[in-house]
Amino acid sequence: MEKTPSYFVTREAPARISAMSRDTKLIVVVRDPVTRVISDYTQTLSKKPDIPSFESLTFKNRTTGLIDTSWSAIQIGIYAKHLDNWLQYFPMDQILFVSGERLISDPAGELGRVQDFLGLKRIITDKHFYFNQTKGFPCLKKAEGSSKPHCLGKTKGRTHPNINPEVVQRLRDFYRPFNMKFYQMTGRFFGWDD
Ligand SMILES: Nc1ncnc2c1ncn2[C@@H]1O[C@H](COP(=O)(O)OS(=O)(=O)O)[C@@H](OP(=O)(O)O)[C@H]1O
Repeated sequence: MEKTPSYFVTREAPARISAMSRDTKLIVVVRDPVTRVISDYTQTLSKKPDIPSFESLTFKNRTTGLIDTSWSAIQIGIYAKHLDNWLQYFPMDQILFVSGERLISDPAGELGRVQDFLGLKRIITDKHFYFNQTKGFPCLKKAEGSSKPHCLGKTKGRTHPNINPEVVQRLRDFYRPFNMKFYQMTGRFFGWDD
C-alpha cells in the first residue's frame, strides 16, 4: 500500500501506476471541494502566516467574481476532471471514493465500504471507534499494538478561518457543475450542493 493525496491530481500518475500494475485498487478520500479549499488554505497558512488573504487567492477578478483556477487549491477540487484522467487507465470498479464527511460522521460505515472493496472481512466496525468530544472527531478506542485510545494529530482537524459567506457562495456555484458530473461518474451522491 502506498498513499499520498497528490497522486489523484498528478497528470502522469495513472499511466505510471497502470504500467506498474493494471490491477491496482485505488482509494480516494474526497470532501466538499469548498471546505477542501479552505482546509488547504488553513494548512498553508499554518506554515506560512504571511500568505495573501483567502479572497485574494480565490479570485482572478473580485468585481466579476471570476475564480482563479490556476490556484492549485482550487484545481484540486475539480474532481471530475481528475477522475477523467484516471479513467483513461483504470475502470471505475477499481476506484473507490470514500466520503470525507461520512468518514467523520460514520467512520465504521465508510470503512465497511473500504473493506468490501478490498475483498476483506469486515473486521473494523463501530466497536473500534468512539467520538472524542475534545477533538471533535471520531478516534480509535485502541491504537494498533496498544491498549490506549488514539486520535489523529493536531494537524488533522484544524479550526478554519471565517470566510465571507459571499465568497463561499461563489465557490459553491463554481464547483456545482463539476460536482454534478462527479456524482454521475461515480454513481454516488456526495451531497455537497445545497
Ligand atoms: N477522525 C478524524 N480526526 C481528525 N481529522 C479527521 C478525521 N476524519 C477526517 N478528518 C479530516 O481529515 C482532514 C485532514 O486530512 P488531510 O488529508 O487534509 O491532512 S493532510 O493534508 O495529510 O495533512 C481534516 O481536515 P481539517 O478539518 O480541514 O483539518 C479533518 O476534517
